[in-house]
Amino acid sequence: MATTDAVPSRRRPHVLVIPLPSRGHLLPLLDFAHRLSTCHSVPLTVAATSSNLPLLSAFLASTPLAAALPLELPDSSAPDHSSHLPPGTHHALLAVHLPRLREPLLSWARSHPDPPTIVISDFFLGWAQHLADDLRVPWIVFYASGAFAVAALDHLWKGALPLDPNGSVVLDTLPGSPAFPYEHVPSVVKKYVAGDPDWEFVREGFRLNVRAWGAAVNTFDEMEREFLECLKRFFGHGRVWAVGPVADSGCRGEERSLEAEQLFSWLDTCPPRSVVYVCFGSMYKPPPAQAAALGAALEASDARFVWAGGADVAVLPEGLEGRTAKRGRVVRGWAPQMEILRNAAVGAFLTHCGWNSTLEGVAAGVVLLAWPMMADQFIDARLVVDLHGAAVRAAEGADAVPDPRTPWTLRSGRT
Ligand SMILES: O=c1ccn([C@@H]2O[C@H](COP(=O)(O)OP(=O)(O)O[C@H]3O[C@H](CO)[C@@H](O)[C@H](O)[C@H]3O)[C@@H](O)[C@H]2O)c(=O)[nH]1
Repeated sequence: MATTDAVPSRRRPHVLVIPLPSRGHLLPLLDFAHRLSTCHSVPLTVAATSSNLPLLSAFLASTPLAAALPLELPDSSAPDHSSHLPPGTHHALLAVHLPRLREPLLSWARSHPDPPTIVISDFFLGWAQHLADDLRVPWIVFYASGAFAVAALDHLWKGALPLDPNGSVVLDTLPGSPAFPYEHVPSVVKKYVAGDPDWEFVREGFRLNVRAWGAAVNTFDEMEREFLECLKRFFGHGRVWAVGPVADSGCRGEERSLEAEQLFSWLDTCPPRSVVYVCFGSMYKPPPAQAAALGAALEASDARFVWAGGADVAVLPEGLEGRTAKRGRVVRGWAPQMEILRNAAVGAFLTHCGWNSTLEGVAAGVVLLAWPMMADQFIDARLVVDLHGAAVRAAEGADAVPDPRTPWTLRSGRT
């Protein structure tokens, strides 16, 4: 039975959640699962390999009806977290190894007294359709990216690939027929290699997504109404739900470390809206020249700032903290981003426009200073800068090294 034909069953509800083990994908899916479980009293089970179990602890502690299902990949050398991927590898390729969890998942489901009645998976895991078919239950694909980006990806995967690196693309099946230079096309499409088994698997996964019974998109109508309608047209059914922003669900357990306590004490001394928060998401590591330019720009400005290194603190410029101690703070490691954004002292957010950060910044009501780097980020920036006027462009491109003397206004020469 194809998943699109499966209908929700009358058995006791039980949701099987399958995340992509990359924070920008895993966190919003857990936020969504937490809401489902706490608002609708739905029991759920989250599949996770052992190296990802620690990422579930706050979620499990705050979600009474949730359980983790620990699994192991048969090949222990296969990467099962984005930090295990060789440098430069697109995190979509994490998905390549995860279908090996299908058999263990089936065995678990078949021996469970209340087997899953629905499967919800990340949108890089199109193979979940085969699992849902085996279990004869519906499959809902969860999109951690916005509807504009999802529609763009659908358009691009359906078209002729690879794209011409010297050309541009016109997304003429989307509202307004937006055009993007090649450099701004999502990297998952640009990195695709025709005939390469791993990349064909990724492309096939996106094709399977279209056949899911339902689609839950981390967005909201006022932000992306026309693109949500476009997705309904693309998918051929109306089961496309705007379920966001999901990030304030309260299951991330952003416990305050001593460092965080000191940060918030300092923020409390700052005038309202006077601080710029800088963070480029969970994965992007600014190369040294870029980090140095940004550090110099922050030093040269009069702005108060908080710079969170996210995944990699090593890139932050040497000595910056000491030289800007009166008006700047550097966060080593993982920052409590949502709490920082919601602090009254924060007025602007220099962001790479990862979709979670974009939504979190919009929800907090701060001005977004957009510096898209890769992936769907140029599309997200187009949405918030040009379609909503909720952001200004600060810089563009992972290879941009703006002149620190004229911060926030430069673009890379490649656009
Ligand atoms: O120190 C940090 C750094 C990040 N975050 C959180 O981590 C998430 C980061 O997500 P996002 O802003 O989307 O950035 P990425 O981690 O880069 O996300 C990847 O996945 C997203 C969803 O598909 C895409 O939109 C991005 O382009 C892609 O890079 C957000 O919820 C942040 O609040 C923290 O809490 N503390």
